[in-house]
Amino acid sequence: KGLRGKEHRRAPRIPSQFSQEERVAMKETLKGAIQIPTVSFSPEELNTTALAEFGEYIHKVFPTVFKTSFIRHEAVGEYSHLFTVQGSDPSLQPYMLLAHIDVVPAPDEGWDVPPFSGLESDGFIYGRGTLDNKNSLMAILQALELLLIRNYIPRRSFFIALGHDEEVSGVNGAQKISALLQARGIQLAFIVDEGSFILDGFIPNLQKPFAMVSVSEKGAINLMLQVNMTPGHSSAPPKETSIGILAAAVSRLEQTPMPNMFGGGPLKMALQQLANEFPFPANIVLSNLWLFQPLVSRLMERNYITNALVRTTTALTMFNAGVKVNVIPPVAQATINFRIHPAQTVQEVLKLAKDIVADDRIQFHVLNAFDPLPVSPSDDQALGYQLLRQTIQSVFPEVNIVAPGTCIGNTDSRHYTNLTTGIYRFNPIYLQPQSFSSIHGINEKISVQAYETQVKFIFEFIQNADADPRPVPHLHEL
Ligand SMILES: CCCCCCCC/C=C\CCCCCCCC(=O)N[C@@H](CC(N)=O)C(=O)O
Ligand SMILES: [Zn+2]
Ligand SMILES: [Zn+2]
Repeated sequence: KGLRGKEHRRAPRIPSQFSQEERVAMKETLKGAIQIPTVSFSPEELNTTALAEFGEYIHKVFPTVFKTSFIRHEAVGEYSHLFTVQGSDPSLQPYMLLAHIDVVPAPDEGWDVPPFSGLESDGFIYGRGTLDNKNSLMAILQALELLLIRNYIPRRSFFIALGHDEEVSGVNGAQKISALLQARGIQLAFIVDEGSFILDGFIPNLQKPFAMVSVSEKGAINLMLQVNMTPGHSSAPPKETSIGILAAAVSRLEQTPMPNMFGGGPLKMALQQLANEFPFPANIVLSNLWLFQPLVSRLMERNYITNALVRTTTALTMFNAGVKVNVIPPVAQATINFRIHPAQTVQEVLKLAKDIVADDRIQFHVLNAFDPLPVSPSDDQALGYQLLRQTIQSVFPEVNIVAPGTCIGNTDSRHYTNLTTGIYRFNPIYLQPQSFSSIHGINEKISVQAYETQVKFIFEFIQNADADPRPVPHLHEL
């Protein structure tokens, strides 16, 4: 099973061992990246000063990457970066590694240390971007820098694309890089981006962590609902106001969840793969989903994270109305963020939402929307998936299961479906529910050891992508 082929490599393998000096330097370099507040507030409001500074910073801390003759660097959309690493064997199809420079805002409140301090405490580096996603960005460039210093010459060409506006759509970064590569006629073997982790403690009764490689991601709709009513004096209010009508409508949406779509796709596959990791009777239940599917789908709804995997979610995120305390407001607006389950489409969700609202006075404005992303292959012949599996196996030998999944958030990789059918979202990091809450939340942090392991992972991954295909045994066969 696995990728079959001749077992011979062209270049000697470079061990993924780093000196004490290199290890200190790599964590200090990450801290420096965290200290640059590359915050995206909205598509129109980015911290461009910080983004420009970040460009200068990576030049300074990764000098070998920038001076190597077979690496071309281009700035795209002003602040995004595209690196083309020309491999020595043009017969091998290139791949691409993605990460993003921007971060979501982080007000100081609630943090143990200021969010842009990059302070180290108890073996952890704190700060916005330590998990999302400067860790990946810095680890990719750091691993490449270290390989180049060791005179490594890649066989397979690859690209590194670093978007600057991922948190607010990716239209000026990832989308432009994608168009540029398409204009150059590039087709990629696969892409690796953020979006999933080695999950630890997300499923009750599952003691051991497992690696989830997301092979798809949910779609999304930002829907604005609006009610217009005649304004007037608040001393003689009408029976219903724009605020009352809209509040009732959004409450109906919140109280009426979209249907549970458990039953197909990556999640069912993952649970079946995980079945034997559970104690009795969960192992029997998960091995016999043909019988227990209704029970499992109900259990998945109990927790807000697993609930997000089985249905289109409805999140009320903005509500605006009113201009003065004694004026009946003419307009009320609310925005709802739907994340669409892979088994549904934008049109289906809009129809369901209209039926739930069931009020002609409410106008629907779709601000932006896209369908769920196609499911990338995860079979024995899927190069990107198998390379990830092989590298997980060698860097995290204690992890028994690598399973395909669906990313509940969105990533820059969604802009690259024109270049490849193999899009994999995976961060080589252990994630617990508490660290999941810190992403876009407070006290986001990464352990120094986890960051070093991420560098090691990419250092090995690049070399694995250059090795001749070789059989990859299934982990449970070991
Ligand atoms: C049986 C399996 C249990 C699985 C539990 C799932 C735990 C979830 C783990 C990881 C999900 C982390 C998602 C991170 C990627 C999100 C990236 C992001 O923040 N994107 C933004 C901006 C955008 N590009 O649209 C977003 O709003 O989604
Ligand atoms: Zn991210
Ligand atoms: Zn994010």
